Amino acid sequence: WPQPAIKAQIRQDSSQLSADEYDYVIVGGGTSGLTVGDRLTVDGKFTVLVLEYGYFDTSVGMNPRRMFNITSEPSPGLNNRTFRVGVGCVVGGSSTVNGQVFLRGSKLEYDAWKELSGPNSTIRYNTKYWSKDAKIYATFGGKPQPLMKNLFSAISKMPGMTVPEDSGAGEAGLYWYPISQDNVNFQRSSARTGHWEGLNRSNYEMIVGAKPNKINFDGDRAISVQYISRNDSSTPPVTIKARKHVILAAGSIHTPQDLPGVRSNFQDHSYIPNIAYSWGTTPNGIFVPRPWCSMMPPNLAAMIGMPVSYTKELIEGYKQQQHVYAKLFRKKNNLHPLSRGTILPDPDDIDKEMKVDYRASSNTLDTRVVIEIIKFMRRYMTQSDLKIYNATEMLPGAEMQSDEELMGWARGIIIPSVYHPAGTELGVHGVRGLSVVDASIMPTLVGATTSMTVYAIAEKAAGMIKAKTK
Ligand SMILES: Cc1cc2nc3c(=O)[nH]c(=O)nc-3n(C[C@H](O)[C@H](O)[C@H](O)COP(=O)(O)OP(=O)(O)OC[C@H]3O[C@@H](n4cnc5c(N)ncnc54)[C@H](O)[C@@H]3O)c2cc1C
Repeated sequence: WPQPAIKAQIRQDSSQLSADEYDYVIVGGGTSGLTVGDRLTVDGKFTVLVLEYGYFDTSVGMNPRRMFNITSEPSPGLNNRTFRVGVGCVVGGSSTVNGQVFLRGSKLEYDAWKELSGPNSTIRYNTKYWSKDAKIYATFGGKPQPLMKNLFSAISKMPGMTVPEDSGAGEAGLYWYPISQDNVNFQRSSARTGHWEGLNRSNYEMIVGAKPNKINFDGDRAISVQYISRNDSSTPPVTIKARKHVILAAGSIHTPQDLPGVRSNFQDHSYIPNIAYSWGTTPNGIFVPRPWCSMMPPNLAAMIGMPVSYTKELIEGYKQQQHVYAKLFRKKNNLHPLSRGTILPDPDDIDKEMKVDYRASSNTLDTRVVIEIIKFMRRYMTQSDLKIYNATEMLPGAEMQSDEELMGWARGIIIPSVYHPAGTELGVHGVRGLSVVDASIMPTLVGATTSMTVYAIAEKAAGMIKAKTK
């Protein structure tokens, strides 16, 4: 684990830039942007400038100066509640503020995209799934609480549950998951630590506090990016030429600001913050729900409830996704929201923050899945090996039995985002010299946390861009 030495080239304003023309210009210095920037500069042949809206900040956690300040549109499917939209606004992006749960999606999910276009002896894992020369590290967070063994064992015996040998095996089910940190100092491993710090490359520069507001084209080819200072709109706009390629990596919420085509197909994972039980007999240990479990599939057909802004073509695309979901749901992986939202600019002021409309639970099937999860928890707490602890259900409460009662309760409590915004129409068709490399390109959200998939997308994208622009 190399000690971070901050040698990469951070610039505070345009007067410090070494040129006004680079081979590649990357908009967004987050998870995907820094991964691609690192890969494009490694052999010293090409120059890269990253335009990052946030600042360099090594503090920890989701403090406000490292986060965008966005409130969602009201969600009619969730009693018109509004929500804070969590997105990192800092060098390293969301990988520096995220929860570090480090999971890949399943093989089936990645195959579906093609169709659409400190170890502990309790923890089972297999190193064959993990690369030894990666720049982003994964390790287990520490010794599991004794009770965790019981919880794991009890849930693994639930009907239909599968237990892959490793979270990296690409299979749905129950497994111990690692977190994104190194296994020597147990420090967060992020795009900043892995793909920026410690790189001593004069061909890799970043300007912070930059607000890109225009991509310029020569015919159908992207040739430059214009930006202004984030804090001082009185300074004149600066235009940076991209000799080879412009790369958009501002994340699912902000890449759409630059590309109208990617404002639809918006998805995130919803969750219920608290299903609560009180133990009758207190087990020896503390309840810390650590293992990840992709829940059982109710085998349901989907209904359409799409945003009014969606064109016929977008609805057609969604129908294709439904065919894919129909297959996935039969194969034990149901962390796939069917509701679709939008990310649209403020109609009165394009420079204002984007309007984030989750439209969570607008497709009733998403709420029905939540109800299945409540029922699963009931069986788990009262019928599995845990039944000896005589748990009493506190939330939603045993008096709520009918699906309608549970649905009403769930609509008042579901949070529409577990910070996994994704989705786009892959809409850069007919344009040359421009690529999107961030979480927005996932056509359907993986049934897992998203950072590992974003790193993978960025690695693949860097290879493709290199090959294309040789
Ligand atoms: C609070 C939180 C918790 C999470 N928990 C987990 C977890 O436990 N496990 C997991 O795997 N994933 C988690 N995620 C999700 C995961 O971190 C993201 O999916 C992933 O990091 C997104 O990568 P990205 O490159 O698409 O965007 P980001 O990493 O967000 O990068 C986008 C970058 O672009 C910058 N930017 C934005 N707009 C502009 C603009 N107009 N101009 C220039 N720059 C701009 C941003 O400041 C940011 O640096 C979490 C995310 C958050 C926010």
